[in-house]
Amino acid sequence: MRGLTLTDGRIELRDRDRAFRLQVDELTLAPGQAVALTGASGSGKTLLLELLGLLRAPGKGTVFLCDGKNLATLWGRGVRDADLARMRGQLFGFVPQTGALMPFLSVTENIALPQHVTGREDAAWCTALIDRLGIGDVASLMPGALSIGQRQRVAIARALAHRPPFVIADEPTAALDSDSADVVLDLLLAAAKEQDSGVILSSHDTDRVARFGIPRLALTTESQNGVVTSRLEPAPC
Ligand SMILES: Nc1ncnc2c1ncn2[C@@H]1O[C@H](COP(=O)(O)OP(=O)(O)OP(=O)(O)O)[C@@H](O)[C@H]1O
Repeated sequence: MRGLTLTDGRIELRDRDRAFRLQVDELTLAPGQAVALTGASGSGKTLLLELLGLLRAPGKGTVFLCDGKNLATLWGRGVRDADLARMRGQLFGFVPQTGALMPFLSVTENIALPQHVTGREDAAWCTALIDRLGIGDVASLMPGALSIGQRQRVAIARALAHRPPFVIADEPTAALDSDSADVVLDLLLAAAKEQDSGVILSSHDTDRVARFGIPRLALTTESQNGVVTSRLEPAPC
């Protein structure tokens, strides 16, 4: 698996009296590499992660290359939802802001779920991740019995369980106190690196991103005549 390259990425949203344009000239992510997206609230970080994670149709002109295929053309060809979901599962693991675990499955079952969905069964790897993320003592519990920090560790293990080439993490530490945020981010980056998964995460916390030495790309917005335009630019570490 080579990397992901998004070129001329566009999303346009419009309602009665406002419009939002996201413009990404180029963004690349290699397996094993980590990149952080920063930007003010409403600058489009989640939108961009949705575009990269095949959760949102890109605008016209977007080129989104993965292993020589332009994924942006899938939408134009009216790809079936089931095929898109399969491709999404093969390529990505997702860490949402607050875990979003299945409440009726145990920790171990939650972690194994993406392996079942993608047909990449590997119970030994689930056990290794549980161990690596320090959640062995809660492995048989249901998510409702866990602290927020424990749930985020489970979400990280779940995102990595099927060894996806890329992990997409939307504010993975926003719900945590500072010490837990450091621990969880460290675990995410180390576990992803170990299996050569690229990580793209969004964060408000530029200090933490810098402290971890994660290359940063910033979304900056400009407003004109009711149109907000947000552009992605490299930012100093
Ligand atoms: N239908 C719409 N028309 C115009 N603008 C829209 C529409 N829907 C959403 N938006 C704008 O698109 C942007 C979406 O941003 P997004 O949620 O990706 O930001 P974010 O950087 O993730 O924010 P946060 O840090 O608060 O989570 C917001 O500025 C929102 O106001």
